[in-house]
Amino acid sequence: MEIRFENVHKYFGKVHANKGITFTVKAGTIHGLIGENGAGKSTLMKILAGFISKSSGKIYLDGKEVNFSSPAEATGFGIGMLYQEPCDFPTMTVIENFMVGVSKEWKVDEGKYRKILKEKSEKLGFSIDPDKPVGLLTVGERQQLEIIRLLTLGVKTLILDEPTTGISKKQKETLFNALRQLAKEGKSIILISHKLQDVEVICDRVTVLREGKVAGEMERPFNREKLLEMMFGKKPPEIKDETVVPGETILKFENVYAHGGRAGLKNLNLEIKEKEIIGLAGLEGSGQEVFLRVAAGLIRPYKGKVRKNRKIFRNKLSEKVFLPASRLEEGLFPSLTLLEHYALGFFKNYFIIPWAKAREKGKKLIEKFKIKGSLEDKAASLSGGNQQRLLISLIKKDTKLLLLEQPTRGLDTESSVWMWEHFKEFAKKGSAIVFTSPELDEIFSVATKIVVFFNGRVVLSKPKEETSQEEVAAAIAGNVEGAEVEH
Ligand SMILES: Nc1ncnc2c1ncn2[C@@H]1O[C@H](COP(=O)(O)OP(=O)(O)OP(=O)(O)O)[C@@H](O)[C@H]1O
Repeated sequence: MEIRFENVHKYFGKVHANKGITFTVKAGTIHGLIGENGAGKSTLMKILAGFISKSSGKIYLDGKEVNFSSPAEATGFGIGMLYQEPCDFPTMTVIENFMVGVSKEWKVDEGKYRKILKEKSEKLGFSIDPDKPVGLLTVGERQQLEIIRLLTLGVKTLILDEPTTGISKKQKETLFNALRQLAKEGKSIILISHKLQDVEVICDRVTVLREGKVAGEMERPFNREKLLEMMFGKKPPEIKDETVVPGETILKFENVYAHGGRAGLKNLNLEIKEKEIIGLAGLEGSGQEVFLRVAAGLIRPYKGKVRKNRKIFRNKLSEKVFLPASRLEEGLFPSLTLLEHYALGFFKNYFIIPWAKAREKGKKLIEKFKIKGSLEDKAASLSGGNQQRLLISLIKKDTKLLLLEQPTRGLDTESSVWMWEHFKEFAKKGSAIVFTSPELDEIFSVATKIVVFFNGRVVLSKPKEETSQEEVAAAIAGNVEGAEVEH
């Protein structure tokens, strides 16, 4: 299916998110849509998928003009969009979710849908257990289920938003093979991504958006320098690597066991020291998420001790902060404005909120953190990257321990570099940072110490200089001594 955007504009009140976008996605190709945070990529794709309507301009499918007023209508025309966080019913099984998603009959023939699911999975090289609750699937498996659901609904154009974030290397390979196969069958794939490596590997053509406009297009073979220039206007700076000497221990885990996630936490012994930036590696659900929540005080261990350095944690209010991966659900209040976030974040202990002060503080922070949005905007209306900036701008300067879950998820290269420079300031002043990331490259570029989780346990814990990407990758896969020992 060929898709053509012609002079598409979209306004959200005063925000001009798409400014006359024109380009074509050819049938049977994988087309990359790239650009920095807030460039207008998601907006354009949400218009195509019928979630929001354009302000003006035209969209043609195989030469015919279309105008969708709902996602269901777009799906009827063969357009389906896959989200970073797929929406499904976590307690229901895979097959139940699948049937709810695709069947239109009153009386559903389960056998028929099991067969469809099995055939489509096998064809694309996916492996999903139909009887597993969806809540227990990995991000990659959920994604596979969603792709099969959309294909079963007859989708001919598949839009994927950051599909390689949070999935394993093997799942990425499986996904890319499936996408190649679908393109070969004549389906069009549109891929929103910040990862140029992925785009270079999989896309036939790329359109770069910048500040709501098409900044350029390129076919393979891609020239990375030129793509970066189109995205940012200049090459983004690289993260500088510095050696640090850790200070005092601020938090000490002694034989800690906790429930949560798939694997829980088993016999954890770890010290978090001042100035350390600890990168937690591991497949999703291997215990690192539980560890962050135990450190944040959100999950109580059922065995073992977490000792705080009382000398350091004198000021209870700003001792630690936890930034969850699901920003909008756990981190922000979607329907509150930026001003309300700043008022709550910095002035909640006042008897009456000093709104003028909150406004002044908010204005400064929006400028400092380069948030594309105003004090009156609701958090939900910000782009993913700008929601992250808002969360970061709410961290108080004297925070001693920063617990960050996938802090650069969905951020473009420039924003990631900028963000790490900002976090490193905290570490330089003596705070400790513990973060998770599905990207080994990121862990190796910023962490001072690397801790690998496998099946709820720490299987490797070393200063960065003493380990290698190969060793960490092997540990992630469980190829280390003691990885399978149960206590
Ligand atoms: N519902 C909305 N209400 C108001 N403004 C919005 C809304 N959705 C998006 N915007 C604004 O439109 C602009 C483009 O956002 P969009 O989400 O399309 O960017 P993006 O390129 O997908 O960014 P990211 O990579 O950060 O996800 C941003 O300035 C954003 O704040």
